[in-house]
Parts: sequence; C-alpha cells; structure tokens
Amino acid sequence: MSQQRPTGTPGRAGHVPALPDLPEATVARLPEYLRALHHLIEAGHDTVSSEGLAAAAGVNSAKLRKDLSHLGSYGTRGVGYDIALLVEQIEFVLGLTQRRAVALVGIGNLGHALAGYAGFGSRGFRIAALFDADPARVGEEINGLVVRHIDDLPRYAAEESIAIGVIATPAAAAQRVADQLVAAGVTSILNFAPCVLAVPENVDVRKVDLAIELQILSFHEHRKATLTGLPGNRGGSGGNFPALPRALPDTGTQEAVGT
Ligand SMILES: NC(=O)c1ccc[n+]([C@@H]2O[C@H](COP(=O)([O-])OP(=O)(O)OC[C@H]3O[C@@H](n4cnc5c(N)ncnc54)[C@H](O)[C@@H]3O)[C@@H](O)[C@H]2O)c1
Repeated sequence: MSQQRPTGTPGRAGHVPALPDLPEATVARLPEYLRALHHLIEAGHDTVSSEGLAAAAGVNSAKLRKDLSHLGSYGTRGVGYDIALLVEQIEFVLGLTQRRAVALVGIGNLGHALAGYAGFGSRGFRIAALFDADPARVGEEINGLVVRHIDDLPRYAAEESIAIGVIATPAAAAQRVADQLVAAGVTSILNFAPCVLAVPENVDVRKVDLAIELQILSFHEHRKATLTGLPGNRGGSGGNFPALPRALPDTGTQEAVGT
C-alpha cells in the first residue's frame, strides 16, 4: 500500500518523467475523482477510503482502486487515501499543474455562455482569447476579453500560447476553423459543432453533443420499456418488439464527453 508524490517538477520542462499509458476510460474518470476530492477538501476531510471516494465520484470502488493503481496510488490500509496527495497526483497526470490557455471560436449563443462561465479557472483552464468571423461580434467584450476576428488567430495563439481550441461555430464552418486552429499550432480541440473533424494524427479531438447524450438516454428509456412492458414497447402497428440488447462499453476516436 503506497501513495507516492509525483517525481520530477511538475510544469517544468525537462524534469517531468514519462507518464504511464492510461486506459482512455481511466483518463475520463480522473476528472470525476478530482471534482469529488475537491468537494471532500471543502467539507474538511484529509483522507478518504476507496469506497467513500467511489461513492462521491459515482463509480464502483474496484474500478476506482484499479484506476488509481495506474498512478501508483494504493492508499494506506485502515486510513485510505491522503486527499491532498491524491489531488496532486491526479492534477500532475492530467497536466493541470500549469493553467492551459484556451481559445474559444464562435461567440454566438453557446460561445457567450462558455465565455461567461467562471468555473474554468478553478479547474485549471484560462479562456485566453475569443474569436468570431462576424464583424458585428468583433470588438465585443465578455468577461474582460475582447472578441477578435478569426483571421487574427495565428497572432493571438502564439502570444497567448494557446493549447486548446474550443469550436462553437455552426457545423458548416467547423472544419475550416479546425484547420485554422491546427495551422496556428493548436493540438487539442473540443468540438461542440455536430460534425466529425478531420485532423492530423497529433491532434486530439473531443466532441460534446448534448443531443447525442439525450439520444443515448432515449435508448435506455426505450430498453427499460421493452423489459417492463411499459408503453414504448409497441410499434405503430401495435406489434410487440423483442427486448432490446444492453449497450456495451465502447470507445471511439472522437469520443463524446460523458461516455
Ligand atoms: N454540443 C452541444 O451540446 C451543443 C449545444 C448547443 C449548440 N451546439 C452547437 O454549437 C454551435 C454553436 O451554436 P450557437 O447556438 O451558439 O450558434 P450561433 O449561430 O449563435 O453562433 C455561432 C457563431 O459562430 C460564428 N462563426 C461562424 N462561422 C465562423 C468562422 N468561420 N469562424 C469563426 N466564427 C464563426 C458566428 O458568427 C456566430 O457568432 C453549433 O454548431 C451548434 O449546433 C452544440
């Protein structure tokens, strides 16, 4: 049983040891653990059992122990995990020891909401620049940031060391925006537009699509109905459909957030 402080000096190039290869599903759960740990700190806790943390993060404890073992963190028998240390380990692995600069492209309805959200700062991110193609939007100030024209992206991406680009444009413009972000040196993209982006191999893309999440919930609703015989298990013709198969875990390249 052990829980070791990350070696090297987080955030200082040249001193950071190679990170372990982590299963994508583990990476996706680490932020959940981090959020739960921060809540535990706010509630005055110093240590937490694997069961306690699993419950707070909404996962099962065996999965949590396996995830944390990938970080070399096994907790202490009878005591559990040192919360501050675990936060340090997870932040290190997620690369959150440096605040990453984010560029937001497409300052319409969604872009305004994202630009105005105050929660990114406390989670390790800084919205550093806002871009739009509409001259009527350029110059508008949101949360102390001025909306720039998308043509100025290369200059600000370099000045602000933009690491991550967020696309909140219509789908028809998203590929062109992705190309512009990549040309400006951005290698991670969060895509809100409902389309698949073609990017070079070294660029990571995550997509967020609430409609897809709702459609997945719709599948589960449908499946529950076929199992229980509640309304929903009959077609328009009134015939019975067989019970739907369960959804099995899967991973994709441009994985939707929340999967
Ligand atoms: N993922 C989700 O759950 C979710 C939810 C809501 C909206 N969306 C998607 O987010 C996107 C934005 O939605 P919205 O309601 O904010 O739309 P919107 O029309 O209000 O805003 C889009 C903005 O993008 C700008 N734009 C267009 N082309 C551009 C370009 N080439 N470069 C820079 N800016 C450009 C427009 O000028 C506009 O300000 C849409 O693709 C929409 O489908 C996704």
